[in-house]
Amino acid sequence: MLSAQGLTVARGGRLLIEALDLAVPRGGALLVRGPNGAGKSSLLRVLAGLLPPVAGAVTREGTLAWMGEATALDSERRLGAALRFWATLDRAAGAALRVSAALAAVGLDELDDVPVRLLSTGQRRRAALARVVAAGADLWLLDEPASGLDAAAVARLEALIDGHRGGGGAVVVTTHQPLALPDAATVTL
Ligand SMILES: Nc1ncnc2c1ncn2[C@@H]1O[C@H](COP(=O)(O)OP(=O)(O)OP(=O)(O)O)[C@@H](O)[C@H]1O
Repeated sequence: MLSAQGLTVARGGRLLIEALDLAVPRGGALLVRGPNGAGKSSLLRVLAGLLPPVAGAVTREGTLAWMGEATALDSERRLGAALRFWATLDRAAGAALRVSAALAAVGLDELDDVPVRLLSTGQRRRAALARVVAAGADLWLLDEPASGLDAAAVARLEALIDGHRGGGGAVVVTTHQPLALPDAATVTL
């Protein structure tokens, strides 16, 4: 579903990644690890097509959902409405149902009516994950999705990724924390 050959990535004139090859098949997962500043987020941006590599090429199949550092939801809207806005843009049919299911999957269903700006740090992270889930995309690119999550939320994240892979989806995850993703490949920068 995703592959890259000979990826060389630089940022601000500094070489971060040199001649990296990777492949993530349907049902696959790739964990990207490395210390602060190693280039994990930059690699994810290159894989998403948001940042051009210095050399090499990325090939993607299917639709893409991106979870970056920002929650990427309108802070003044209520959580459910903010999610439905994006879910409708992603795919109008069944958007409300997809959002309800996604909120339940991240354990935020009771906060549907709460403005996004009032969510706690971990709840915002879960809301961003709900946005990815509700998009119904094939390939998930998740930048530090476990950051700020409590143990129960990390377990939900792992289960969501499992379910996505089980349905033929694929995922690339940057993380500093241990994440139980069976048979995941790892790239350490
Ligand atoms: N827009 C930019 N312009 C110039 N340099 C940048 C830019 N964005 C990031 N960098 C630099 O690129 C390097 C890699 O950053 P990146 O965010 O990819 O690292 P990371 O591995 O995700 O780090 P962390 O674990 O702290 O999230 C850092 O040295 C950072 O300062």
